[in-house]
Amino acid sequence: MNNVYIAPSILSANFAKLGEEVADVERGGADWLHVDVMDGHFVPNLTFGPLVMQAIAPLTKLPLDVHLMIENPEQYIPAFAGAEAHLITVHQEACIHLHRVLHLIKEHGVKAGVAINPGTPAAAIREVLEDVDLVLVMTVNPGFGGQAFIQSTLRKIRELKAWKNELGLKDLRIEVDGGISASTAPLVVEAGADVLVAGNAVFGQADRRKAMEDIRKSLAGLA
Ligand SMILES: O=C(CO)[C@H](O)[C@H](O)COP(=O)(O)O
Ligand SMILES: [Fe+2]
Repeated sequence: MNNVYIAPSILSANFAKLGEEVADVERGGADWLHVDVMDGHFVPNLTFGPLVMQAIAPLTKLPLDVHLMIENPEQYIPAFAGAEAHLITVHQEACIHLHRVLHLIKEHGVKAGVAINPGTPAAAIREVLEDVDLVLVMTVNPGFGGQAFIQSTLRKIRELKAWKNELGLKDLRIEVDGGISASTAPLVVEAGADVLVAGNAVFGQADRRKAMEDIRKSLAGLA
């Protein structure tokens, strides 16, 4: 399975040495770097904003995959675009005017993604599939790293994969986030995911290269 990207989430990194942590996963074979932005309103946790991203961006060549778990995300899109985001993902649940917000991201020259929580049906993003570069299926309830994978989300990944094929959206990426490890990666990839966010399963291990290799090995044999 060569076409599957691994995006380590810095939520599980050691924030006191963030530069070294980013360099470690880059050397270890990461494809993207996943940046979890939380506001204490949309989710019950707080992380960091565009200033921290601005500090990370010059230290890495990895594309920055920004996951906004915030209310009113449209207010912050210019700041994250200016902080070298490669892709900005907003939550369907946080956007009244979802279509407008997705196009605002693209107007800033950044790829656009849309995320759904475990309790949100895939149908909630059906009408914007042709407007986005990526859909993000949350496989845990957002807010924290290290939670257990929710099995019922597999159904939604299959549904989105079927719509992707039906609409001929060959470049649309299907990302999963939460509880992804060498045990759950084959399940989500078999269902149709092709970007795997992994926080605890990568940064929680002493040898990050091995952790990512273990995830890739778990996919051997899948078409
Ligand atoms: O968006 C997130 C949480 O809201 C994180 O990206 C996610 O939890 C990754 O952590 P882990 O792989 O440890 O579950
Ligand atoms: Fe995330």
